[in-house]
Amino acid sequence: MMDGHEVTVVDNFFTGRKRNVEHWIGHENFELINHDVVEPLYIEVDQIYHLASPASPPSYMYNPIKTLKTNTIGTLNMLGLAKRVGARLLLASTSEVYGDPEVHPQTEDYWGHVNPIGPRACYDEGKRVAETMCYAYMKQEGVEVRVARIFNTFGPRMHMNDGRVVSNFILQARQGEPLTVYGSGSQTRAFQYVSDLVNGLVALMNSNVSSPVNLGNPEEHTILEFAQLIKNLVGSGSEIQFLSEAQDDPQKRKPDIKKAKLMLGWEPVVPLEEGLNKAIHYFRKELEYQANNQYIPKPKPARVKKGRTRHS
Ligand SMILES: O=c1ccn([C@@H]2O[C@H](COP(=O)(O)OP(=O)(O)O[C@H]3OC[C@@H](O)[C@H](O)[C@H]3O)[C@@H](O)[C@H]2O)c(=O)[nH]1
Repeated sequence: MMDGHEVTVVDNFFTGRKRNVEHWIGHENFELINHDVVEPLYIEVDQIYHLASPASPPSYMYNPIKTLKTNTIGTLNMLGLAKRVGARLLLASTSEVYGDPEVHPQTEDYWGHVNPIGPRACYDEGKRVAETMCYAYMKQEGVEVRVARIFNTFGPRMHMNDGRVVSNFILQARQGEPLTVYGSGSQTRAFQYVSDLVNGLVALMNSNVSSPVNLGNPEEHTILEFAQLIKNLVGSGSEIQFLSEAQDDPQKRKPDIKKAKLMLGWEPVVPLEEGLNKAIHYFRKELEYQANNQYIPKPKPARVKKGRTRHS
């Protein structure tokens, strides 16, 4: 919008929130449509960022059929829209297409190691078939596609109850509750800050790279190290609590970003601690907001008719 583009946001608010975009409402380049991409959409656009789908494991596992519909029928609808209006479509794919990887770090030419009938399959396989659909539309119908494989991302405007590790640990640390580590905590992840991802998505959309590109920050940590880091940054005395391992949890994950560097001139620039401090600040404000804005119904005053005294 700041570059002069007209932006239409389409959301069914399953995991999104109006509050995340309310500061744009009224801007002449902004429009918000309450719509589920599982239903067809008829609008005129030049570029489609197809970001729809719950992304947090608890959210996408909550209703696996809906997750599958969003990633399959939703993607078909968006590709159909792209074909009809001649738009370019960018698919938000995921590092989860690599499953529990046997190649480390993960390069784009790795085919992945996914359990097709496990609890994560609705998302992993949903995104894999979404990629397949993009390339079928490209080959058969000439639709221009871009595929971003997004690695773990965090930042302000994440939902506090999102259920992913960053929001869980920050909330737990702030509230003095134990930080819940699933399994031994030796599994690794590499976290990128949201503004780096947004820059990568825009660079990819406007590039001529139609094959998949990893977008992530390659700085890798174990989840246990990550718990300690957040505890220290929050200044919290919370304990660390080990819970049972999540089924099919990828044990190692780190993007190889050579392709993005070479072909998009992109790499993440926000250091992990700086990004985490921004997220911690946001969650502190969110907790204050919640405390001040909870709707507590006021008791109705008794209606007393004038001129008459009530006796019990
Ligand atoms: O409270 C928690 C939450 C999570 N974890 C662990 O922390 C690691 C990261 O878990 P998250 O839920 O944040 O995210 P995951 O890496 O499992 O999945 C994510 O992958 C990349 C994206 O496509 C998605 O955002 C999401 O599916 C996992 O090993 C998980 O078991 C904890 O130890 N404690």
